[in-house]
Amino acid sequence: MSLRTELIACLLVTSLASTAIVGGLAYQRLTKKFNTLVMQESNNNFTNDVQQYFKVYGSWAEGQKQESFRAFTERRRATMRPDAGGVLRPQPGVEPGPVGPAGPPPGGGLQKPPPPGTGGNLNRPPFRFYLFDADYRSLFTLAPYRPGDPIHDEDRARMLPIQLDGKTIAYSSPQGEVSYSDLDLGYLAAMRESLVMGTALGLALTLLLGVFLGNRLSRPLRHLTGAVQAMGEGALRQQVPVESDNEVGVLAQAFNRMSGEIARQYEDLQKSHAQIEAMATQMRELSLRDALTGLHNRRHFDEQCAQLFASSQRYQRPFSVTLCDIDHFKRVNDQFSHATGDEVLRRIGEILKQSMRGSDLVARYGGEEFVVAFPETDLEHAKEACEALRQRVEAYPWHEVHPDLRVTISMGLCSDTQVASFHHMLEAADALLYQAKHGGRNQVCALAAGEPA
Ligand SMILES: Nc1nc2c(ncn2[C@@H]2O[C@H](COP(=O)(O)OP(=O)(O)OP(=O)(O)O)[C@@H](O)[C@H]2O)c(=O)[nH]1
Repeated sequence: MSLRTELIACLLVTSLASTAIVGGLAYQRLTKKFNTLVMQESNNNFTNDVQQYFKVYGSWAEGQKQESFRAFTERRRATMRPDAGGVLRPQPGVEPGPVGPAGPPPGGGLQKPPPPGTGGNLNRPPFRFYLFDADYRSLFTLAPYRPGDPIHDEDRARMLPIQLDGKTIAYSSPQGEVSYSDLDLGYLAAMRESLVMGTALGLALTLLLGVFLGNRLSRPLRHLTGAVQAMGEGALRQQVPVESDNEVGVLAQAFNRMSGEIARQYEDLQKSHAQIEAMATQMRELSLRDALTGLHNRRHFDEQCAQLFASSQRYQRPFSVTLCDIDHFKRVNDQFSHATGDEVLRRIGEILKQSMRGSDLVARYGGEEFVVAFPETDLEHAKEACEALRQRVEAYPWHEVHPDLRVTISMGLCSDTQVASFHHMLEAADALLYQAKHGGRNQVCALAAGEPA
């Protein structure tokens, strides 16, 4: 169930429960109050009737001789008029006087409704009253009493005195449940309808409030949920709208800050990662290079040359390897300085880079020794390349380094791939290099496939 539905359901239940409790209590209390007012009014009317009866006839016994109490009350009511509230009130100066003799009232203390058309609260069904004289003897026939019966002790306490000119002339007490007139029933029905309408209106308002609050609460939460899911899928920089400054708004603001911070830290991390990658690549590259000349080193050459050799063997392609050594390099160091020797090594490296093709593999193999592997190159073409290199070194303007400096190189070249590994080719090239040195240096000695080394 969605949060919004839960909220609406909770509000509706709360509203219904509170309306039922408040409305029920109000209806109960209003009905009780209404009953009390009806009772009081009936009692007042009855008391007035008794007082008037005593006033006109002097005593109950005298009255009974002239006119029944019931006949008297009917006559009296006929002279009354409804006030602004519809209640019958005696008219000043028109209270009824005595009439001829009549028997006792047949219905005991039965208070009959006023004549039709008088309206007001007196127009209700009969309501019975006990009536006792000043000595607590019953004046009516009303169960369990008959006229003249003494009052029971348990009834005495609830009797209300009726006084005339400061003297208690009788005691009375209402009996039975209140029965409502049409007017009363109309009032109560209007009250019930008002309560039902109030409840319905309250529920409708609650429903509207629930939808409004539900939307207000669930919309930012939906935004937050979507943003968190998007973050989980990798889109770390998320911003949700801040629609209020309440707790949800504060949460949205905090989320935006947190998302921005996480995204920033992640970007920094990525930058660092890229930097580390670049440094690692650089270090890997450096580990494969000779620091002095910038050429590849022996380790790299051996790895790459093994692949080139295997490939040439597999596809029966020509492949050559040459070892190249600076002539009398010890003398260069000794005669001109070690720094001059280093400079010579650097410049030989430059000459090698410029002279060889991009596909050739060039490396510094040891102290003053260099090596070149020529893929797809037979002895003839490799020898041409070596010879060109030798001449270039010889012709190089070494006087720029030192006026007396002369540098030459000797080379041993092997193109025999019918051996077990490239190491054997290098050994053969080394042997040829040895030959070149002993043959007077500054020369290329080569060995073709099949020739004895
Ligand atoms: N300046 C310098 N000298 C180096 C370096 N590596 C090796 N050498 C020197 O190169 C010299 C090689 O000398 P030898 O092996 O005797 O050979 P050579 O003097 O070149 O004589 P041949 O090879 O017979 O022509 C040694 O004196 C080494 O100290 C280096 O990186 N820098």
